[in-house]
Formats: sequence, structure tokens, C-alpha cells
Amino acid sequence: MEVSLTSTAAAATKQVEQQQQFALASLTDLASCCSSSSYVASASSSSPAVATFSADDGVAELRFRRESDSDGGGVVNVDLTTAQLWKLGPTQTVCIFGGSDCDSNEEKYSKGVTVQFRNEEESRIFHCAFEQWKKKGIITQGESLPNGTLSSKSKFDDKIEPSSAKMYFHYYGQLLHQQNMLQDYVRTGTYYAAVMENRADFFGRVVVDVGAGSGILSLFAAQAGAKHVYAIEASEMADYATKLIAGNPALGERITVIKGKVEEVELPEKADILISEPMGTCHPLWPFFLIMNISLQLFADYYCLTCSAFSLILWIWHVGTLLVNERMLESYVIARDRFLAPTGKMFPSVGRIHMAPFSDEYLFVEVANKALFWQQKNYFGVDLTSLHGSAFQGYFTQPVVDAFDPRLLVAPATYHVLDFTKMKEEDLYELYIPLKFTASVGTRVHGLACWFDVLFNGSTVQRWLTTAPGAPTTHWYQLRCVLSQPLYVMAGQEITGSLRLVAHSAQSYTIHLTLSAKMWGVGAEQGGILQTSSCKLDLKEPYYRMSQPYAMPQDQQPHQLVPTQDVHIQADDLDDTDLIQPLQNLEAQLP
Ligand SMILES: C[S@@+](CC[C@H](N)C(=O)[O-])C[C@H]1O[C@@H](n2cnc3c(N)ncnc32)[C@H](O)[C@@H]1O
Repeated sequence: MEVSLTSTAAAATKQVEQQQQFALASLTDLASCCSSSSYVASASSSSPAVATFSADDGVAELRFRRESDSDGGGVVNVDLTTAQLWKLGPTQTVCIFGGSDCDSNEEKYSKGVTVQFRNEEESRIFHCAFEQWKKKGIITQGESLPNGTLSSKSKFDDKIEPSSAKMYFHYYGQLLHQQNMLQDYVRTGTYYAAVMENRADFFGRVVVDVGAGSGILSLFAAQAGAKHVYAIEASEMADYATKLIAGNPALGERITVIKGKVEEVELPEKADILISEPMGTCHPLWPFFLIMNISLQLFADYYCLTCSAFSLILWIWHVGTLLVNERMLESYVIARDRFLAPTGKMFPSVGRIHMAPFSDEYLFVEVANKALFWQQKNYFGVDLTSLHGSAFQGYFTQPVVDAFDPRLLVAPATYHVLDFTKMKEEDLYELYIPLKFTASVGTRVHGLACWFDVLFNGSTVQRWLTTAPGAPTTHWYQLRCVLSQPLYVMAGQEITGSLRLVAHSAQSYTIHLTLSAKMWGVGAEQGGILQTSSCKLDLKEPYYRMSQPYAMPQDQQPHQLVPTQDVHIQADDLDDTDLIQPLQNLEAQLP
């Protein structure tokens, strides 16, 4: 493959000349579609060729030239603003475009060529370059790009499975999911307050919105007086963001939407400040959510139910989990290295993962009971019990997402800091967090509860966005890792262990949790371990448990446990009418 990129910039006119060339196995004309919308390949004009992307005078274009061409008749000029690519196979692509070099009769019809690449990798890079140059055509309408390099393969593509990325960006490409985030008023309101209270950090500054979504944070930055905002968004949401921004012209004239991944796009200048909401949300069941949301919306329209009641339900479905899920923090850190000036700021700049052991018999019973099905000895004449143990363990691989009562915590929380301004992208591939707690009460420990917060370290005001239990609930809720073998602890006893998060290519993490109860009382000074319990969970496959407000079990009521954050639970919020079946059932089925 020959990929070359040359750049020169004439400073006075700010004109840009860049080139990128691809050798092609062959180029085949499609019969011009004067009378039909279908294309027929004409074998006679197939020959090896070169494709050249270039940007002269700020206009990006693509030119195909057959190698056999001597008189210029084999040159095909493609207007990138109208051109589209369609993949026919791993190495074959059709390029359709509005004709510019045809006679007047044909001018109103689209034209096309079939491009045969030499291998799959070259095809992939060509597609990537095509998107880049197409975007460049859009950016350069308003301003020109400086010299730069086009990465042939981005870090994102290296580490993320294409199927995961496709599903991920499809999800974020839909307005309904952006709406769910916008309707998390704790989240969006905190961002708004953090920006407005710290106008000085935005006023007259160049801002990059990393993963702009609907463009809301770009609009906040523009409201705060940003000189220019580059809103980078990889999903189809970029088109909606463009619309939203155009609908707010007073702000929009200072915002440029750039459709592409932060790992791949080029910017014409360095940023003074990055703003982003890269905190992991969880959406593995998006097709299910989508169908249910659409049906519910239709149902709501049909029965003229109020939007607000239903938007609450839709919002509840868009639940989220631990800071690092989605692996978008890595993109945030890459954006820092690519776009931020050395003295620039990041909003947010720090994230903290908080952790504390919890005791929740009802949750434990609920998870364990899911495997009861496999205890049937006569399921259509079949004994299912040999699979009960596996099913039982399987349910404990799902982290639980819900809002729980902070009084379920059995020890003050500890936290692990992620400094987005300093950490390396690779630091996020694996996180190892040693754990050490002192139990406040004697109880059974059922696992580890986790939540996070992020800091907007403004020059004027420092503001935290927290997802702590007891704080106003966000769409992230909290996350709990439930142990299949609970631990017994006494008040004052030390609980040690570790939480290891290992990133995987499906944009999430495998969680390895170990908790141990240290020896207590006589012999404690020897530091021995009394009991240990471990589990392995997949952050991408959580169990959503938002159906009912938590009811505090009677036997746990007297404990006053110690959360790390302020608690705002009303006595009225607690209701012990819908408690789950007694523990004895569970003891009987433990494998
Ligand atoms: C959690 S949403 C936040 C959207 C918006 N900033 C807001 O606060 O409402 C994250 C957005 O980042 C986009 N995104 C994620 N990874 C990206 C990447 N590597 N490059 C560009 N956009 C990305 C997603 O498509 C999604 O729209």
C-alpha cells in the first residue's frame, strides 16, 4: 500500500494542500445510470489504478486515475461532498457520486465506480481516509486545516471489536438515548453549574467537547463565552448536534461539529480546555430498550399519557455503571494528548471510584433464587439439578445496578483516584485496587458496593458530580458485586482484599473481586485470614434492579452505618411491605 501525505500551507492565504494516495488492484466503471438507478459494471474499463485524496484551496476531492491512462481519459473526479461508499465485500467497494465531468445530459445522474482493493486492510484504511477527507471538506468551508497527519489506523480500532463499536455508536446515534442523558438533571445540571460558575475558564478560550453527543456541553461552553468550540462526535448524533447548534445561531457561530472519533480527527488549533462526559454508562441491551421504548412511546401517545411519566420510565431504562465502563475515559485521555495545550484544563479533571462492603440479605436471596429453576427434579421428566451449581454461580457474575440505601454499607468507604490530567491511556487497561476496611457492625458481608464522582476543578469554584448512595440519584445509579459466599464479620474486624478491573475489547471490563475477613480477637495480631470469598463479574452484563425502592430489613434497622457522603433518606422512604422470601429458603438451596 502506498499511503503518502504531503502538507504545505501558505500562511498568507491559509490555503491547504494535502495529498493521500492509494494503489488499487482495479477500478471498474459502472454504466452511467441515465435511465436506471441500478448500476452495471462494465468489465471493459477495469484496470489497476491510483486513488488520490487532495485538498486544494480548502476543497477536498478524490481523483481516480487508471495506471494505463496516458491521455487523461481514465481520470474520474469525485466530488467528496456528494460521494458515498458502499462495501460490496471485504476488498470491493462501490463509490457513488454526482458527476461533474460528464456532459449535460448525464449531469443530473449519479455516477459510480467499483473499487477493487489489494487486501482487506487497504480497503479499511481507504474507507477511513474517505470519511476523514469528506469531513475535511466540511471543515474547510469555514476555515482551513493546518499541516497534519492522518492516522492510518486509530488506537480505537486497535483495541475495540468492530461489532461492539458499531453497536455502541448506533446506540449513541439515537436522540432518545441522548435525551435520557439530558433528562438526568443531576448530571446535566451539575455540568451546567460547573461551566457557568467557572466562566473565566471558558471565556475567550478554545474548547474541545470530547464525545459531544447532542452538543449540549459545547452549547454550555459557548454560553460561557468560549471563543470557539470543536464538538467531536463519532456517531450519527453529530448530524443532530449540527442541527441543534444551527437552531441556536447566536452560540452556533462559535461551534464547529466534527464527525469522527477523537482518536482520528484533526483539529486546526490546540485547545485551552477540554470538556467531556466520558463516564461509563451501561447499555448492553439496547435493542431491547429501543423496542420497548418505542412501544411505550406509542402506547403513551395512544392513551394521551403525560410525557413526563413516560420519560421517567425511559430514563430509568438508561441506567449506568462504574466510571470506567465503555472505555471512553481512554478516548478522553487520548484527546488530552492530541488536542490540549500544555497548560490547558480538563472538565472534569479527576474521577474517584468509591468502594465499601455491604450487607444485603434480600439482594443475596434474590440473586440466588434466580437459579431455583434448575432445582427441578422433574422438568418434563428431566432432572435439571446437575446444572444448579453452574446457574447459581452464573447469576453471581452479574454486577447489580440499583440505588441502594447507604445504611447497608458495613464500613466507611475507601476510594481510588484517577487523575485524567496525568494518567496514561494504558493505565486504564488494568486497574488494581487494594482494599482495606474496618467493619462498623457485626453482620454478613455480601459483597462490595461501588460508585464514583468526578471533579470540575474550576478556577472559581470546585464542584463534584457524585453518584453516591443517598445522594440525588443519577442515571448511573450504583453498582454492587455480590459474593456467592458471604463473609461473617464482627464490629471492628478488618476486611481486606482487592478489586481488579481488566479492560476487554467489548468496551467494558472483567471485574475480579476478593474479600477476606481478617482474624479477629485472640490471635488477631498474627494477621491471619479467617475466610475469603472471590468472584469474577462482567461489567458489560449487569443485572438492573430498579423496580422497587429499597426496604430496610428489620434485623438491620438498628445499625447506623457510616457512608462517605451526606445521606438524605427520609424515614417515609422506607417500606418493609415488599420484602422478599425468608432466608431459610436460600440456605436450603446453597450448592
Ligand atoms: C456519555 S455521551 C455524552 C454526550 C454529551 N457530551 C452529553 O454530555 O450529553 C458520550 C458521547 O461520546 C461519543 N463518543 C464516545 N467515544 C467517542 C470517540 N472515541 N470519539 C468520538 N465520540 C465518541 C458517544 O457517541 C456519545 O455520544
